Parts: sequence; structure tokens; C-alpha cells
Amino acid sequence: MSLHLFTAPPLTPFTTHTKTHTHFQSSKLSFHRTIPHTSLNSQLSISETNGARPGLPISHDLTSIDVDAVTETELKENGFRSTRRTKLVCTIGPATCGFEELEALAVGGMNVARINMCHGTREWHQIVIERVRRLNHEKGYAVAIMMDTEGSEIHMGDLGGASSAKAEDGEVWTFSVRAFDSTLPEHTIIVNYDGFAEDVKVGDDLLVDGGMVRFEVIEKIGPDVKCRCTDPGLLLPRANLTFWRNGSLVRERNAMLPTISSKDWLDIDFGIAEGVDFIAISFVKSDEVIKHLKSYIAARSQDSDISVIAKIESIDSLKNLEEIIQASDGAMVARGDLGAQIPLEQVPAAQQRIVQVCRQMNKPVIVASQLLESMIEYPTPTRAEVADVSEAVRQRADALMLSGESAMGQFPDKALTVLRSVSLRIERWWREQKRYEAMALSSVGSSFSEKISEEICNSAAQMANSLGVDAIFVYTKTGHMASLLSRCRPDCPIFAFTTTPSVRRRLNLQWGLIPFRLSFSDDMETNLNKTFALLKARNLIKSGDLVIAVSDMLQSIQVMNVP
Ligand SMILES: Nc1ncnc2c1ncn2[C@@H]1O[C@H](COP(=O)(O)OP(=O)(O)O)[C@@H](O)[C@H]1O
Ligand SMILES: C=C(OP(=O)(O)O)C(=O)O
Ligand SMILES: [K+]
Ligand SMILES: [Mg+2]
Repeated sequence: MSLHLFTAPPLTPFTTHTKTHTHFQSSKLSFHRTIPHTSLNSQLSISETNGARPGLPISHDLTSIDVDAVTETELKENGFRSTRRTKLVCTIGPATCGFEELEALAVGGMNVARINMCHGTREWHQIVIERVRRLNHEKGYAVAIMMDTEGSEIHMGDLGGASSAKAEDGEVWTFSVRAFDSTLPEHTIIVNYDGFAEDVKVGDDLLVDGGMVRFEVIEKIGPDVKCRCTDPGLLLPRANLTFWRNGSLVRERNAMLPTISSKDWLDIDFGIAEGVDFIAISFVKSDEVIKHLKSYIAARSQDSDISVIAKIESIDSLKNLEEIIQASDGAMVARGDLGAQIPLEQVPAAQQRIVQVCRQMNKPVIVASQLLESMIEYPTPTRAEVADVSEAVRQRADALMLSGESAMGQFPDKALTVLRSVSLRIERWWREQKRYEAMALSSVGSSFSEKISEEICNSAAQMANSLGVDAIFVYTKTGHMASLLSRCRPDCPIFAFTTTPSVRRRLNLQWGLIPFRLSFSDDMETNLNKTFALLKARNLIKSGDLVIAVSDMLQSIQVMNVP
């Protein structure tokens, strides 16, 4: 393994280890330089629409490079330095499931579209997936798809078709596990958990959505539980239910329910068949379920290139946090349910801990729920919401997520714009102030070769900061080297070149990575020449830009000015 370290005037890096390729390469280079911009664009659409199954490596035109249309515009307009580092996830629901609405989100910076299997039918979700795919193919985006399982939580039924119901102070409502054939009787809520009536006790507090509405249990009659409303509010279909006794969450038999229900397994089969990029697992309790799911996926999808995201939203998941994150490909701080399971004032500390553990273990982390909750109804966020988003950006989480704001809110695009502009502003402010405390990163690699990759990335990131380079280039087949660089959170953006569209989509969840799809070889010199030519042809870089390049084939660091 060699470590190449050289600063050099334009083009000299290529002369240090050139032999047979020089001639071939320079002829290719001049070929590229004559390609007009428009023909590169048409190559982009050819390479993305060759009909191959999504998620599988497809043979691309060797002379093309694929980059997100929005990223390309941003890079051209604002230069590398001001690209957004924090990634954005949008939950897709009735407000955003149309092709045009999805496109508006992609234009607004959506990196990942999340579908929540708790709502809607598989057919509905399939149409959304298809539309996102079409958007990627036709318009050159690389929006990834995350499928989120329902999990075995206790929740209310569908409110008999109503979009919401108001519970007033003092009203008595019936929570029932009965199946109602026809219309629901007034003030009746169906509960999806059969053990509900047995597990609750008179005097328990029943919390809807972690306390948005509160009831007290006053009487049990067979399968029916009569409750009096003590905190009035709006009941939404399929809202989550928790019950509390003497100030603590009651975890009776429902704690024994499997993390992945039989319905979830069917949804997972659906996700695998559809080739989604991420599967997020709700209410993870231990690492076992994650390991089980990962081997299930590996056995069923040839590439096993679906990443498993552990949602941290229960007391158990906090207890077993390190093991769970170690076993997963990423995590979500699912503050909605977490805030219903632990006292609200403990949520910020839990968030900070989860974000830090993920960074240490090199797993992407998403901060989710209620980031801009008021924007479901209003076109501007509250000051407190902006402060909350800023804090997640300052913690350098990989991604921020919209839930109801994009799924069923009135201002999905405005909410996304707020996430985007707050991210950009806070990132820049902290870079300018040099306020980021250096985080001592412990080693994550197990083999010697992995440790070398890690050291290379740590050094490259440090060099990038002290030399003030414009960008780090990384050539990576699996994406691992790119994630190691992202973990260092360098001051400059990271251009991640990868050969497979599915790896490119998955890198879209990681902090600071700008993923490109590019066919490359084991010869760095050829790769660099090709990349410079292609990027220059699209005005994405210019002569003189200072770049550090690393690769997971050669395990090298090179510093150079773009020729
Ligand atoms: N596929 C869908 N179909 C209908 N409504 C949806 C869908 N996805 C999300 N929603 C709506 O958006 C709200 C917020 O989404 P999310 O946070 O993912 O779910 P939840 O509130 O169940 O945790 C949901 O409560 C629901 O009203
Ligand atoms: C993201 C969350 O999960 P869901 O929206 O599926 O309840 C959450 O609880 O914060
Ligand atoms: K869910
Ligand atoms: Mg949840």
C-alpha cells in the first residue's frame, strides 16, 4: 500500500506514475474537451434510462458523469464552499405524492423521500416510489427512498373516515378493541392492540401522541375502556397511544410484541421487491432484530444494498443504544415517540447522545419529528422551531427530516426551504467562526486495511482544513471511504465518485457528500484526468481549484490544483 503525498503545479501529479496510460489518456482527454455541454446532458439521460432494475449496477456510458441537477446549479451559482452539508429527508403523504409536488421537493433540496407504512396502502406507496424513480430518471436527480415500518406500537384506528376529531375537556370517550362492522358509534376510538383492555387500569393516564390529548381511565367494561378527557385536543387517525401509571410509562404485554410485526415483514418484502434504498425500523429494542433483518435482506436481494436505519424511539433503544447503532447502517432520532416514552425534558440530551454515538461509529443519523410542526398550518416557522433546527445542524447531524410538514401540511415547499436556508446559514456561521470543537474520533476499522483507510481520511480532512482546499474528491466503490471522510466533517465539500447508482443514492443521506455516478478504473491518474475533464466541461470546477483526492483502490492522498 502506498501513500502518495504530493503538492504539484497543474498536471504534474499525472507524470509521477504514468507509463502506458499516458497516450491513451490524453487522447481521451482531448475527446472530452470537444464534447459540447448539451451532448453531456443527453448522455446523462441515456445512462439513467437504460431500463436496468433500480439498485443494480448498470453498464453506463463510460464517458458520462451523473450529478444531481439541483446540486449542479447550486455548485455553479454559489461555488463549492457554500453547498449545503446537512441532508434533508421529506415524508411523502397526500400533500406531496403527485409528480409535480415531488419534483418541487427535489428542486427544493430533498435528498431522501420517506414513506411511512403506518399510513396508506402498498399500492399507494408503490405509485410514490415509481414517481420518485421517474423523477430521477427523467430529470437527473438521485433522490433515495426510505421505507419506514409501522412497528408494533399501540395506536388508534382510522376514526371512521374522518380526518380528525375534537376531544373536549370532560367528555367521556370509549376506547375499544372490538371490531365495528358498520359506522363507529359517537365518541368511540378503536385501539389496534388486543391486550389493551386487560392491560390498562382505572386511574391510568392515556396519552395520545405523547400528550397532545390526554384521558383518564374511569371504567373498564369487557373490551371497552371508558376514559374522560383531561387535556382536550385534536385526535388524528392512527395516532399513537401510551398509558402511564403513577408518572411512569406502563409497558405491559405490549413490550413483548415483536419489533417487526407480520404486517411489517410483508412491507419489508415489498420494500425489497421495490428496491428501496433504506428501511427504517420502528421501536427497535435491541441489536438482534437489526442483525436478523440484515441477514434477511442479504438473502433476498442480490446486492443486499438496502441500508437498515434503527429508529431510536423507545426506552429500550436508549438502554441498548451502542449495540443497536453498531449493528445498523444508520439511526433516526425519532423524537415523536421518544418524547412519549421519556419525559420531554430528557429528549434534547438523548438527541445529542445519539448524534454523537452515530458519529463515533460512522453511521449516518437523522434528527426527526416536529422540527417545523407549526408549518403544517402556517407559512412561517416559530422562532423556537428555527432554534431547534439550528441546534440539530450545529450538532452536525447528517440529516433533518420533515414529517407532517411535508406529508399533509399546507406548506411543504416552504418548510423545506426553511430547513435548507437555516442549514446553510448555520453551517456557514460556524465555519466562519471556527467554532467547531475538534471531536476526537475513535477508530472504527477492524482490519489493518480499514485502519489505513481511516487514517487516510482523517489526514485528508485535516489537510483540507489547514490548506483551505476547495474540495475533497473520493473515488469509492462501496461508499465506505466517502463515509469516513464525511465523518470528519471537513470545512470543504466532499465530491464522492461512485460507480453504482444505488451507492450514489445512499450517499445522499450523509453529511457533506456530493455524490456523483462515474465509471472509473483502478488507475487514479486516469480517473482524475477524466473527472477534471468532465467537471470542467460542465463548469463545475475550474483551473486552479485546489483539490485533495483519495481513493479506496489505491489508498492514496494527492493534493493538486485542477489543471
Ligand atoms: N401515506 C400517507 N397517507 C396519508 N397520510 C399520511 C401518509 N403519510 C403520512 N401521513 C400523514 O402525515 C402525518 C405525519 O406523518 P408521520 O410523522 O410520518 O406519521 P405519524 O404521525 O403516524 O408518526 C401522519 O400522522 C398522517 O396524518
Ligand atoms: C419518526 C417517528 O416515527 P413515526 O413518524 O413513524 O411515528 C417518530 O416517532 O418521531
Ligand atoms: K412508522
Ligand atoms: Mg415513531
